[in-house]
Amino acid sequence: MALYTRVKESIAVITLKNPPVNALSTAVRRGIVESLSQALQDEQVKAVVFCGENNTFCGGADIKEFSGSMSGPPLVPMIHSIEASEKLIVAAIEGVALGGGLELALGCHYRVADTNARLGLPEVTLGLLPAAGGTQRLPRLIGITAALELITTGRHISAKEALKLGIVDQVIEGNAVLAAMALALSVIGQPLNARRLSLQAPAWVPDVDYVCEAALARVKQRSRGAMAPVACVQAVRAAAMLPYSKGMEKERQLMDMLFRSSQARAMQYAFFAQRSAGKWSLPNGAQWNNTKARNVERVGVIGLGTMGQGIAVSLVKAGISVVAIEVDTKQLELGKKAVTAMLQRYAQRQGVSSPLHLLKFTLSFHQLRDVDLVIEAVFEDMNLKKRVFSELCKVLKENTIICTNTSGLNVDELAAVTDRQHLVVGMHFFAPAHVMRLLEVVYGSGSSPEAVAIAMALGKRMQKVCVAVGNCSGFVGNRMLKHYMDQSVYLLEEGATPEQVDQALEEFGFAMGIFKVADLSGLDVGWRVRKASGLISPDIDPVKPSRWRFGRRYCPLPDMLCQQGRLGQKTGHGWYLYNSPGSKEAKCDPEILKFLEDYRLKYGIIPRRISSQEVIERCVFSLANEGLRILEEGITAGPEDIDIIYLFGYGWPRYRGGPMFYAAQVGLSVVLEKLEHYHHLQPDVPSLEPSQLLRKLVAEGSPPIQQWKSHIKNLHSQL
Ligand SMILES: CC(C)(COP(=O)(O)OP(=O)(O)OC[C@H]1O[C@@H](n2cnc3c(N)ncnc32)[C@H](O)[C@@H]1OP(=O)(O)O)[C@@H](O)C(=O)NCCC(=O)NCCSC(=O)/C=C/CCCCCCCCCCCCC(=O)O
Repeated sequence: MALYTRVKESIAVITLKNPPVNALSTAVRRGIVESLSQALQDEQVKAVVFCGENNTFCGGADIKEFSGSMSGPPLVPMIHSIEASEKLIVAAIEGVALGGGLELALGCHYRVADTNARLGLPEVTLGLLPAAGGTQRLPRLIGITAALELITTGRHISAKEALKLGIVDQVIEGNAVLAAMALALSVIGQPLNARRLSLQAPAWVPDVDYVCEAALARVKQRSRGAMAPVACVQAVRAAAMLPYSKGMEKERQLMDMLFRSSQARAMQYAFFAQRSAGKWSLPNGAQWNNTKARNVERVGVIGLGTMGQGIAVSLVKAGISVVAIEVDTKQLELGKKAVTAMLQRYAQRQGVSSPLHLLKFTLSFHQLRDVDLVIEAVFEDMNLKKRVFSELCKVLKENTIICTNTSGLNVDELAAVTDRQHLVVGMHFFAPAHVMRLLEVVYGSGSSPEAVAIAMALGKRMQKVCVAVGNCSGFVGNRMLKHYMDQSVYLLEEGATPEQVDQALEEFGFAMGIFKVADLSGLDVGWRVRKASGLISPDIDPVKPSRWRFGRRYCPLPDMLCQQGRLGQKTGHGWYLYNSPGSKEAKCDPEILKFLEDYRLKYGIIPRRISSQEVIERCVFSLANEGLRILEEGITAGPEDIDIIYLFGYGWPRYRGGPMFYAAQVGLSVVLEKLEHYHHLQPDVPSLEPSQLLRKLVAEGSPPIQQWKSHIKNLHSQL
């Protein structure tokens, strides 16, 4: 709703009230229309100030309403009547003015913002465009180039930047509502037409076509296959080329096309999934709102390799003191140099003072005696990690939390060597740890809810998107990835090339195809894991290695590449060829094509043509099937957690929601049918066997993804 108040003699204040972010729900829009009409009818009122309750102007349209039938006063005419008002209207922006919230403010004649306010038009991140006049008013206010940048990225900007761009008229420290009233009193009586953005001439630039084409190329490269950024460019272009009313028509047409699109639904699902992942819960009933996390101020980081460096940088950026440890002076100096350089670059970019005083580098474990939490980031080797954990227990305070940064080792086995199994959790960061947003917080069978709460809270402070997951081999992300990777190499055996598979995956929307990712990470990473798990052993024929291991289909191609020293980008060749070791541009390698031909000949495989559809079905559905098994086993609390892991850690296209959302969107019965088909063709690939949960969900009529949790609960109670 909206609250109407008369203050001073001549000013009315309309306060948006819809906690927590005063989203423009039906009730709020109704309240605005009624309050505005009241203000316009009251002869004593000469000016109106719009503000939001609890120092929050407005977080935009109510996204929850988008999935229903939209009712109540529409935003466009409502903002129009604000702009057309004969009485002066000022927006007092505190907290946030986002999406429809900023569009409402753009309809006002003046805008005052508090110094801490954040403004933006993030609709593109929800698969939409600012369709309440934002694409037409903003370019008229700040010009095409700046508007294109803001609207196509959805970036939130500070009040200071908004002032510089000309979006707000004043930035004040203190009470924005009082400042808006003061501004109103100082300009009452001045003509308003110059302040009505819809009356301004289109925002002229010398070469609109060139600017828009360049923006189009940028968005297509940045968000391959996404419709909304393209529509945003088209709408802003209309602001430059057409009169306001025609521009609004274009905005509306483009919104009609986006609003019910599968991409918009996926991105709005992702918005809520991200928030739901933060509300973690454990199988024992402990959860985010019934478990207290004590504060962490000092953290030890053990190991300053690539992962340790990134973790230390993220901690310091969050204002946390770090004691960083290495085994010898040389490693310590290397780590120190890298961490220092990253933090100095960060301080320079942000224009903040360097946070280096928060860091201590040492070779001595004794320096860890008063830290609140330790993150071990040594080499991925169980015995080494066990030794580190035992040593830690000798020096740490009795309530210090011990975290292991592992990408898949057994957290329980590690916890067993400590004197505090309840304080041990996994923190699986993704490389580079100071850049990647995802953090899997892995609870073992003995981890206490408090330890999980502390790790989740610490991750959040480090600006990570944290997901609590149970302890199983590879945890969630890597466990699922294994099946996706297996299918991709089987496809090579059967006739595909690395480029063909990658192209299909990139057309699907992945930031990078699987073989490019493997080259980037280094093929030796998986090789080591396969050796450790016994899949590679000395008794395997080196000339014609078996294609079956432990009674299942196995593809030895990646091992054969490693044996040839083709480890990926770092050696200048892997699945692709690179100009030199370390260079990034992947080129098709005729040697690989020949190698694949020889391989097929050697094993008597007759190559066949493989379609992009088959690539997607086999890679993506096997990923989703494993996700369903993970849900079945209770490793995550719900499908949203899995989708968030894939969106933030594995380059899954946001406009496809995540693997679980995608499976639901394609149709669970289709996924079931395809998996049955492929499993029939590959009976020695057990992971293609449709999961029990998939069969159950299909049998129960393929409920929407939001209802899966209750079906999973029933499944557990039947087991
Ligand atoms: C920065 C934030 C605002 C706050 O961040 P933070 O403090 O970290 O808190 P959060 O955890 O993120 O959020 C707290 C809770 O608030 C909920 N929330 C937040 N924003 C919204 C919102 N806009 N709507 C609903 N709910 C919201 C959030 O889920 C949390 O809830 P809970 O505690 O977990 O339960 C941050 O939240 C943020 O960034 N929010 C989103 C801001 C945003 O993206 N705004 C833009 C929204 S879209 C918009 O404004 C569009 C405007 C123009 C649309 C015009 C509509 C016309 C429709 C026409 C359709 C025509 C086609 C019809 C065709 C047909 O019918 O077929």
